[in-house]
Amino acid sequence: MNNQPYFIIDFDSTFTKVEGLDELANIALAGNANQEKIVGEIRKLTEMGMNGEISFSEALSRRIDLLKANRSHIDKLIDFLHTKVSNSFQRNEKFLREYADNIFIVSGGFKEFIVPIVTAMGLKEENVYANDFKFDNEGNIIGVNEDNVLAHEKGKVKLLSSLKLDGDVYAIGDGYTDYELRASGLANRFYAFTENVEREKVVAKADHVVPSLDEFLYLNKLPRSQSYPKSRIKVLLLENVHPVAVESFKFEGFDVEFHKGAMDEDELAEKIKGVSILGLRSKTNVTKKVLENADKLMIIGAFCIGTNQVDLKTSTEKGIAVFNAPYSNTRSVVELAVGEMIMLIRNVFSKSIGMHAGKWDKSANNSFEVRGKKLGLIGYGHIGTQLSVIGEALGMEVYFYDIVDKMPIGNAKKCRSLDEVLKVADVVSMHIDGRKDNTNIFGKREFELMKKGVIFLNLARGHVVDVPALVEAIKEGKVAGAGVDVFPYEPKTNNEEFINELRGLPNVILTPHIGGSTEEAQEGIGHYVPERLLEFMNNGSTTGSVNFPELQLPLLKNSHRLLHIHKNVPGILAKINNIFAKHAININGQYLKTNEKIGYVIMDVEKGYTDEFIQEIKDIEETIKFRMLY
Ligand SMILES: NC(=O)C1=CN([C@@H]2O[C@H](COP(=O)(O)OP(=O)(O)OC[C@H]3O[C@@H](n4cnc5c(N)ncnc54)[C@H](O)[C@@H]3O)[C@@H](O)[C@H]2O)C=CC1
Ligand SMILES: O=C(O)CCC(=O)C(=O)O
Repeated sequence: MNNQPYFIIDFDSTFTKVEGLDELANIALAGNANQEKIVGEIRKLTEMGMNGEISFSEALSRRIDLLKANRSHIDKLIDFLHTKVSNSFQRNEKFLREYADNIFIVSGGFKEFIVPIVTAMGLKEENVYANDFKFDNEGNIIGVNEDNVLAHEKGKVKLLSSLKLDGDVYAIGDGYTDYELRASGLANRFYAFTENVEREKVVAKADHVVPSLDEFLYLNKLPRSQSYPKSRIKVLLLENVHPVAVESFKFEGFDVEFHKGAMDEDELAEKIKGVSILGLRSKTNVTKKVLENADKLMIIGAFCIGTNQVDLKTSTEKGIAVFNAPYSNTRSVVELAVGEMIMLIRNVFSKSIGMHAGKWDKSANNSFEVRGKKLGLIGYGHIGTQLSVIGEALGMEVYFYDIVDKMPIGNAKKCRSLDEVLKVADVVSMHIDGRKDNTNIFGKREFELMKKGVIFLNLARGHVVDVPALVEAIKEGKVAGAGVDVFPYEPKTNNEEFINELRGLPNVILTPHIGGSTEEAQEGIGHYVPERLLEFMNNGSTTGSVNFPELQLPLLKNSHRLLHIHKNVPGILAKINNIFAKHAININGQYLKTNEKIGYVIMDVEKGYTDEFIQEIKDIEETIKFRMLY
């Protein structure tokens, strides 16, 4: 390719995520009692060679001696390596194919497994420079072809020198031997590739550190799959969201920071600077103060149902889209409520505590079945309705109250007021959302209205119940048993003590806000939320957003997509269209949706627009946020 630089790309841990020889050892030694030990030694030698701590040739020959592999193992390795091509190389296969003439794989690895992998991605076999194995008659690997310059000290430098490339040469790799190409003067620049491994010694020598191939292509203005490299976009994930979520963001190449615990306001207000995507669960409050510092924030993903922990008003005003997972953990909450209801009405929990203290109390006193009892549901949404169905299946009579007129499921009876439910129910279960208006809606008066000996469950939100009033009702015997999963104040991490007046009361099941914490629910949420966030990032779609107008957009094809978020006042679309007309820009597609606060307009256009045009769109007074995708 004329006037384009040459790209010298390393294979192991750069083109692929793994070191080929290490993996070959793993395959060859499968079932060997010393597998772990030998593979460990091989990995150590690989690392020492990569860091320049021992010579490359020494590292290579010592590893081959340990290997004990044959041709059939290489075939298995090839199958495995096809699945281990680095994510950003997979994303940019088009670039690899288009620039194949200028791309050389120069590796201390082995052609036998490198050629099938890189040619499958469009590279040329004749541009692969790597070692070759020596085999015996049975196909066992017995050594390295010593005639190959790459089997020796400074092999890559000697090889590159022999290629006599005329023009700029950029070396990309994760190892010290890749840097040596630059040190020798044969390469103009060395890019330390850190998507898979980051070696301090190598990074220190680099002209640029590239966390992905996208970053390399962006720096060099080359065609790429990501208009703006995702490695430059920071994702902050809090509260131990499921590993599949972390993986989804990493797979796309984002710069991901993960924390097990929640953060308090001051900590988050600092940490949020520079973050574009924030993921959290129920314990991190995204307050106005946090949002004021959120200079780059585009999306908040609540990996749960409730979004009361997020200041939605300010988020919307700042053009930050908020998403949640409205369904994935509902069944888990329902199952916990059912279990608790049975344990409490039967007095099992207290009996179990007694047994642990050596007390044998075989009696039926104050132990009841749920069958035939009246289940009162406050809030008849996703959770309330599921519990209604299961309650009926257990033989309970279901009564519910919801502020919205809801259709009863099965034989459930709709009540016209909260009081109506409270007066009849043997079990009262709260499933309302945590909006501000619901603060302390359950207090002294509500407990007084209930039947004596009622079972009370709160798996909704801590602040909806006045805890001292509940404590009093339990002590007075009005409430015979309670299951509480949520509290007005909840510890931020597992290391913080739980302090609450409900501690120590009889027949009270306390759980640490785990209604939605099952493997199934968390994995479901871990898939669901990143999918919504990535749809918004990559395509602009807002399906499932709790504060943005919902737009499901077609995939972007052969166009550039401009996304404009503005205050919802009359005349903005006209202003935008006037700018298009002034610059004579053809619109391939335009989508607009508004809510009471903001308007969200998307325009797909041809590539031929000027910076001036973009600036004019951004300069529209009511613009809140502007973004481009291509
Ligand atoms: N403990 C845990 O781990 C979990 C707790 N939750 C909590 O459960 C809540 C309910 O979840 P879903 O059923 O999925 O939500 P949902 O939004 O489907 O249902 C909530 C229902 O409550 C009703 N409602 C709100 N305020 C009310 C009031 N004052 N009186 C009567 N009805 C009222 C709403 O109209 C709605 O129908 C969530 O908002 C969340 O706070 C959800 C999942 C897990
Ligand atoms: O899993 C969590 O941290 C919170 C669950 C919850 O309360 C919700 O989904 O609203």
